[in-house]
Amino acid sequence: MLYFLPLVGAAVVLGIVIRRRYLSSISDLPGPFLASFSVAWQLWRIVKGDIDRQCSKLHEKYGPFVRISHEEVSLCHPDAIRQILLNPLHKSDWYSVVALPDQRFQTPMSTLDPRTHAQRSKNLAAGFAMSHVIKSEPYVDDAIRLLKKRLVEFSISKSEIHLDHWFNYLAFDILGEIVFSRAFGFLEAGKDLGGSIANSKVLSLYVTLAGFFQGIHRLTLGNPIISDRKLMPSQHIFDTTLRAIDSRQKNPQVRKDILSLWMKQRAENPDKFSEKELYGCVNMTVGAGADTVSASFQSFFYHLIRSPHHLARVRKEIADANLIDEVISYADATNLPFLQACIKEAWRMFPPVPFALARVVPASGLTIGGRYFAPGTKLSVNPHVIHYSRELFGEDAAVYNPERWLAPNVKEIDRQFVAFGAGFNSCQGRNIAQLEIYKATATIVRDFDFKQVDPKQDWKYDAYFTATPYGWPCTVESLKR
Ligand code: HEM
Repeated sequence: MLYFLPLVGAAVVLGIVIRRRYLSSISDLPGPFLASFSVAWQLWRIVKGDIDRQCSKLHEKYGPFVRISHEEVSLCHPDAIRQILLNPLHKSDWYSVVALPDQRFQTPMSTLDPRTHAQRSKNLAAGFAMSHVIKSEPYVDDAIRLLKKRLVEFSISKSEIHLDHWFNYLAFDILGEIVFSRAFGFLEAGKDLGGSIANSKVLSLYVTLAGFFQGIHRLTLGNPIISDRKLMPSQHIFDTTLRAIDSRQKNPQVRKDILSLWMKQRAENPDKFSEKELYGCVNMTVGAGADTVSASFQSFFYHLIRSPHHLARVRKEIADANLIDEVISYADATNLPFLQACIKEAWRMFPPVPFALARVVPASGLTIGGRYFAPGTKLSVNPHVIHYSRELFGEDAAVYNPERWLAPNVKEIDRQFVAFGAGFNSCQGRNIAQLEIYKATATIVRDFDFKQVDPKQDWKYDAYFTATPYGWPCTVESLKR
């Protein structure tokens, strides 16, 4: 009898493969062979770190609809953003994994249902509002000043600098200040404390893969028994955030940072905002706001180094505006249209979230570009795919050209810009990102010149849910007279 078990197992697997490959409502759509009956193609490309570029290639070959797993279709179509991201659809179950360290720590990002998402987001809205974020500007200035000091030291010693490290330190320290009035101390120490930044890359790969295996994740690293033993990567970050919340609870008379607003919200609505949720949201914010910002800084400088006439133009714009403050203010930086265009183009060329933002087709079905999608199908938009589409951004989509953001058709292309996602699930930290990125890029590009040690060397990066470049060492020269 036991003899037959493997045969029965094989027959069941074969049945599933045949049903998925030939009898699904998306069986007619083109895509990699493995994707026609499993998630294996996605997993393989995530491990290889090139899912963004591979998806773009598939769209170049096959057109607007590509089947990237037995249940998911990637879209590159003019209506994709409006119909998928701007529509209040359920998010795919992959997002549940971002409740970290485990499912008790729910956040808007880990919430699939649009109504619950809206309610959870309401708890956070006051903290993320620009009117509040801008109050942290003096503390952002302190961090930028400290980075400038370090860059001057590198300029004097003429030693190699890895900007991925330093921009990550800057992003983390600024986040610490804005969220709970305490920098993590990376810039001061000049090193990756507790291996947190190195570990956050491991965490990013783990989370991206674990999203496809939620059951196993919940039984292992995402299990409260395990997570309470603090075995997750990036434990220094979790510990620092937990300590900051604990010490704040003992001493509420501190600066009005994001945490203080969220704690007030929780005190007024304890049934709608649990303590675990508060912890989860602080973790989410720190997790979402460092790599992405570091990637943005890197993209800004990497592309400008390779485009000297644009670099000269942005410096001239700053010089003409006579901005002489040690750290350029947010208000001044927003009044520099060419700087803004360079930042936006840096985001277009390198969206820090180069992963499928996946939603689920509702019970009514969905028709996009004349194609009907059945209820339950996962439809996704990958910012990298959209930004590199020649149909959406023109024939020069693969070319760095900040001037496209000053051209007459800017409104049209802006509708396709999805570095921050779009709609009600879009990035809630955009104001924070803009505050730090506008100020720091304006100040650093004015005061320092970077040169790649090997100008021909391309940067490297691994595309998980987020991606942060590395491997392009530079030298730095201080331009301060
Ligand atoms: C340039 C830097 C950044 C980029 C490009 C970026 C991009 C994104 C993207 C694409 C999403 C996902 C949207 C989706 O799932 O559909 C997202 C979500 C999110 N980001 Fe950012 N982000 C950046 C910086 C930040 C910062 C600095 C913070 C906080 C301090 C932050 C907090 C969040 C949060 C809380 C969410 C979840 C939103 C939700 O599901 O409601 N992000 N971000």
